[in-house]
Amino acid sequence: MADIIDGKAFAAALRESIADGVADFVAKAGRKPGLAVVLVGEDAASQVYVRNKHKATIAAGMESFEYRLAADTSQAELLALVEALNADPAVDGILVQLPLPNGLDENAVIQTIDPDKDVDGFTTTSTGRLLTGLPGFVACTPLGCLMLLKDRLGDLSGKSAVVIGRSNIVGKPMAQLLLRESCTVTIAHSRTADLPAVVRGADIVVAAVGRPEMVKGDWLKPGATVIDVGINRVPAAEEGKTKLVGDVDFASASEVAGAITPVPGGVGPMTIACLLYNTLEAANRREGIA
Ligand SMILES: Nc1nc(=O)c2c([nH]1)NC[C@@H]1CN(c3ccc(C(=O)N[C@@H](CCC(=O)O)C(=O)O)cc3)C=[N+]21
Repeated sequence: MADIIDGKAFAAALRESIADGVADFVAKAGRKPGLAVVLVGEDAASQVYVRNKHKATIAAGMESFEYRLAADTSQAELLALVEALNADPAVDGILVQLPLPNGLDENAVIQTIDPDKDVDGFTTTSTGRLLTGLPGFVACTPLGCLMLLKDRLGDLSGKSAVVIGRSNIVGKPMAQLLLRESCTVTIAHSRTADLPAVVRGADIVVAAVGRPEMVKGDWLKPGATVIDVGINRVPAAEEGKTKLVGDVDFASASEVAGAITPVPGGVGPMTIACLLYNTLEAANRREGIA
C-alpha cells in the first residue's frame, strides 16, 4: 500500500512558517504584506475559494483586500481596478479569480497585472521567467506539487516524470519546474498514443487533466510517486449526494504507487499555502528584504 502524502498537514506547516516570515516582514517594513483578491460575478465555487483565501491570508498575519464586482462589470472598469492595485503601495500581490464571466477578456486582464505583484504566476512575464530560469513567481498549484515531491523524494534529478495535461495554469508550468529540477519530462495529453504505456515509464506522475479517476493503478510503475491535481465533483453512492475525486483512481493506484496524494487533502490546500508563500516573497522583494 502506498504512503499517503498529507498535503493538508504540509500546507498547515508551511502556513505556520509563512506566519513567522510575515512577523519578520512587519518588524522590518512597519506594515503587513497585502494580498488583493478580485472576484467578478457570483460563481458559487469561486466564492468558496475566495472566502478560504481571505481566511488563510488573515491567519498568516497579512492584509487581505477583497474586491467583489458585479457580473456585468465592464472590461474597462476591471482594467482600471487592476491598474489601481498595481499602483497601490499597500498591495504586494494581486489575484484575479478565474474564470471571469463571459464577455471579459481574461488574457487582457491577467497581462495588466504588474509581474512583480503577479503572485498567481499567470502573466507571460512570469511564465517566461520560469522558462528561462530567471527569478519570478511560479503558479501556486504546480509550485505546491513540487514542494510535495521534493519533501518526499529529495533530489529529483534524473527521475522520469510524466505530466498529464498541458494547461497554462498547471501542466505547462509543472513540466518546466520538473525540468528545472533535472527530471526527464514527458508532457502527455488527450492526443497521446498509449497513455498507460507512457505513464508506466514514470517515477513521478502528475495528473492534471480534469477527468475523474482516469489514471488507473495498472498504468503505474510500482513504487511511483503520484500527485493528483484533479478536483472533480461527481455523484456519490448515496442518492442526491456528491463527492470530490481526483484524476487518479485512488483505490487501484494506492495498491501500486509508492506514495500518492489524496483528493481532497492533497494538492488543493497547497495551492492556497503557496499563494501566501508568493505574497510574502513579493512583499520582501518590494521592500528589498532578503
Ligand atoms: N486566479 C486564480 N488562481 C487560482 O489559484 C484559482 C483560480 N483563479 N480559480 C479557481 C482555482 C481552484 N483553486 C483551488 C484552491 C484550493 C483548493 C482546495 O483547497 N481544495 C480542497 C477541498 C475544497 C473543497 O472541499 O471543495 C482540497 O483539495 O483538499 C481547490 C481549488 C484555485 N484556483
